[in-house]
Amino acid sequence: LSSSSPSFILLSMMSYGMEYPFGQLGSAVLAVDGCIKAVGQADVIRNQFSGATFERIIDCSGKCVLPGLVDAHTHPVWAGDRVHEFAMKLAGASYMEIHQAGGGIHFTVEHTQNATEEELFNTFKHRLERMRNAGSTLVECKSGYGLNLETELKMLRVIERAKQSMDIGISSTYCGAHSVPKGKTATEATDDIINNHLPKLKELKLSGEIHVNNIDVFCEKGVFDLESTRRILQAGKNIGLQLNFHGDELHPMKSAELGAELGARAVSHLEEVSDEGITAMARAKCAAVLLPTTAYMLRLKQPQARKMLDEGVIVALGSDFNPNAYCFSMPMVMHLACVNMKMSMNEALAAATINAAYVLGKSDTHGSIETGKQGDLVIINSSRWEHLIYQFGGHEALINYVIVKGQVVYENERCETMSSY
Ligand SMILES: N=CN[C@@H](CCC(=O)O)C(=O)O
Ligand SMILES: [Zn+2]
Repeated sequence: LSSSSPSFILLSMMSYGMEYPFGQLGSAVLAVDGCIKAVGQADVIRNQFSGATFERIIDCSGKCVLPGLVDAHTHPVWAGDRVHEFAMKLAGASYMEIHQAGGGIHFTVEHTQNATEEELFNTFKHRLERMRNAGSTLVECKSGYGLNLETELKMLRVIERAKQSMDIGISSTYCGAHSVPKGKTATEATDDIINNHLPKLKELKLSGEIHVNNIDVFCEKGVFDLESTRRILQAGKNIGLQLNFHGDELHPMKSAELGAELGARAVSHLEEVSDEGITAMARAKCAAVLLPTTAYMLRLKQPQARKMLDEGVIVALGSDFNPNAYCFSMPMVMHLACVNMKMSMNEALAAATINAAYVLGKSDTHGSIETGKQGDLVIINSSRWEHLIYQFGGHEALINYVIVKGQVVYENERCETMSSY
């Protein structure tokens, strides 16, 4: 340590879980390289760093420090909202009825194809800021409202630009198989993806222009069937992408079984998963990404979170932010998971941090407060961390600081006064 160079942020904090091993009062030290330099009992840390100069000291007495939240499933790049469809759904139209009539994803695709890259970036940036202010420090972001190669690449460039310039972590997902484009059959669309889209992604990765992390397919009756899904995912795996796809949402498709067979990192939705699918996912360590906003919004049956947890499936959570389910907030997602899916608050927090990091292949560096991991933290203005879940929609007044890579990226000055009401 050099006492002349202020290199650290020191957090004096309360524990965030009953299991916290250091007693009641702890401290964390974040280094300039963005990593957690030390975490532990406050007096031990004080002795260890007695000669150090800190760039900033945040007194967290009376507050809780939690790991930054990880959102494992979002569709945040698009133009054209669908508030009119929300009204149609409230009046009784189903998601698939709207989709088959040319609305839904098709509506968003048309608007996204017509939008400029700059327009898409500006709205995306704003959405990421709202996610970050709600505590998300690492977010999975999908393409999928382009469908044709040109617009899919436009979306992926927008995501890449945010990766380079925004103070929030991003894991990017190519989702060109989000819907079958108008004028094509599913087989034609599958061939186009395998023969044209994926080779282009490989080329752009090699040239360093776009680094995509994951590949996704909407495996659903009337969209991509199991065989097309298998072909696309296998081709994605062959170019080094992690498999992470939509399955068993509206109809049982045996998507979970396919995910386990192909070594997928995760399958999302799973409202209609089979018992065999749950067993296969547990065995293959293929995570379930549950999306409580979608089941709520579309009044679907709830995925069997309890059965998955009891059988040892790694359960993660995502906001599924998209024009159908317009929710940025992982604290609200955790609340819905607890109430509607019967998860405990501890399970919901693990699902929105370390397990979601696992889904993105980042649990070695993200998702918990441990020495050597990235310094991504959320500080709330309450001495009990459970308030972040309990106060439904209350996170705006509760979240005091969001820290990404050891830097304060959001500071909520109104927090102190507001949270006492
Ligand atoms: N189900 C497919 N994809 C999205 C919805 C996308 C949309 O309707 O625009 C989802 O995960 O909920
Ligand atoms: Zn989705």
